[in-house]
Amino acid sequence: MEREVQRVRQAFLSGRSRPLRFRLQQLEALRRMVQEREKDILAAIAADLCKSELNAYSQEVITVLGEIDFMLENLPEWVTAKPVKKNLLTMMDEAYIQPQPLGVVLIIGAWNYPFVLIIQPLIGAIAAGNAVIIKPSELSENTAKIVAKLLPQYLDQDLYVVINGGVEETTELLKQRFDHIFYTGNTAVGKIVMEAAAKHLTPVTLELGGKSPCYIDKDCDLDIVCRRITWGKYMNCGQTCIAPDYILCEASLQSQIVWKIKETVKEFYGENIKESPDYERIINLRHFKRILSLLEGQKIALGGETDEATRYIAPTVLTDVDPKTKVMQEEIFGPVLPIVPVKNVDEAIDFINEREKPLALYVFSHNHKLIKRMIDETSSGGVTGNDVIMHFTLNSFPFGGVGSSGMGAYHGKHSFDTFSHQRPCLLKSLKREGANKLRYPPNSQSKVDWGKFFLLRRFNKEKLGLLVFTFLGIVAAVLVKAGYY
Ligand SMILES: NC(=O)c1ccc[n+]([C@@H]2O[C@H](COP(=O)([O-])OP(=O)(O)OC[C@H]3O[C@@H](n4cnc5c(N)ncnc54)[C@H](O)[C@@H]3O)[C@@H](O)[C@H]2O)c1
Ligand SMILES: CCCCCCCCCCCCCCCCCC=O
Repeated sequence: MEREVQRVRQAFLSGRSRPLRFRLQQLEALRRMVQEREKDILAAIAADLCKSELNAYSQEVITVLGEIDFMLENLPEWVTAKPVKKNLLTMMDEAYIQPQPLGVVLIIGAWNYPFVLIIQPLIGAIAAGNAVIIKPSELSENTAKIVAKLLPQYLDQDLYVVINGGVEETTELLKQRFDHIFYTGNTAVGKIVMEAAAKHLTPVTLELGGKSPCYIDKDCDLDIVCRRITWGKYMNCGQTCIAPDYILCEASLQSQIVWKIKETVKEFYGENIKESPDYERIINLRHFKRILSLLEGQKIALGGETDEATRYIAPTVLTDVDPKTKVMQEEIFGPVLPIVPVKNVDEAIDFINEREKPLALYVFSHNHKLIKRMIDETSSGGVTGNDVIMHFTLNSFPFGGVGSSGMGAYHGKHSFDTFSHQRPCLLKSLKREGANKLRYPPNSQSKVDWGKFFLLRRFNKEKLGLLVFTFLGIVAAVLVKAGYY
């Protein structure tokens, strides 16, 4: 493992990942890989999650292709140095911020969207000029294998390396020194990753999970609300980090919500859900059993049917759920939707704020002010009003959690920034030493006063030009008076 990381570091130190032209070439090669090997990639995702290839394409491949195009279009502008505002003491100097690669980045992926969750951060890391080691999830083994097979056929083999394995291999990898670790997965392992990173003072991005609430106001169109929630909750069999985890609403709305979700489930998946190509299965038996245990003692208003042999769990809704029960204590990550009655929006806001900060928050209402209030008075990684999931699709948004749902963010320019160091560069001349003498010892009250004038006074733009001209004259006069010349 150590030798492999060293090999990638040597490749980074060769400097070839840095030029813009190289980064663009690699991103184009990655796009070619996705386009030319689309069938293999879709087949692997489909095998891992019992997912139709059409769904694999629209949930994972579209995002990846969109992200690559966005990078190719904007990268030339992002890599350029950006001049910054100067103060009176640096007025004659060159001052700019130069984004630079961090070095060797480790990307650890999760199984639930096994392709996009490793390739989207990879796009950002390449765009920022880094070398990358990718560790896909061992639970989505088909995707892990195809990525390990294809990437070396299209990308620089020393700079971008896939290492497959489970806990043992990841633990070994985490002992190595990286310049950034980008982890997607559950919060408990997030803590392990952060602890390992701390040994080398390596910065981390943690894309974690949590229970994302969904508040339904009585002033809304329940047909549309329930269609959107049904789509986001049961997509990928509920195994989506930003799926609405539970509903908060007035008790009187529950029966209508259940009825409308039931109708929508029929519309989406037909009378026999097991036969639907659009309904996936639970990733493994451990998760299947974990989700079943969340149903114990609950009032099942819809669904509840299961089949262990195929790890099938029907789209399920629970009503009158007690917040103290197990289903409300952990992220569900399955097709089970509890409804927790609350009296009003105030109680919903309190309910959300009494718990860990979620990765996503959803609020449905015709009342725009209520939506704004919910946003202002709560915290979450991201928010969508009157829909679910869709904020993920906008690459101008930073995607990430807050508090226990994660730290740092990515997508689009945010990925580029995550994998870059914003290096401040100040280039002075060896001339004009007279003005610089003001800051050298011995200090004096008049020097401090001039320092305050140059650094603390605020000038409007019109006066600034005039001041710059007078600046050098004044400094010269002061220095003459102080006996420097
Ligand atoms: N914020 C996001 O973008 C996002 C996206 C997807 C999933 N998630 C969250 O991830 C969770 C589901 O993923 P998961 O954790 O089951 O995925 P997982 O089991 O695939 O684990 C994630 C990664 O951690 C590694 N890992 C597991 N145990 C480890 C250990 N002890 N030490 C070191 N590495 C270890 C795995 O090898 C894997 O690569 C949910 O909480 C979900 O909300 C978040
Ligand atoms: C028929 C084509 C429709 C086009 C696609 C519509 C948008 C699809 C959005 C899918 C988003 C997938 C969410 C992935 C979340 C991954 C992170 C958490 O697990």
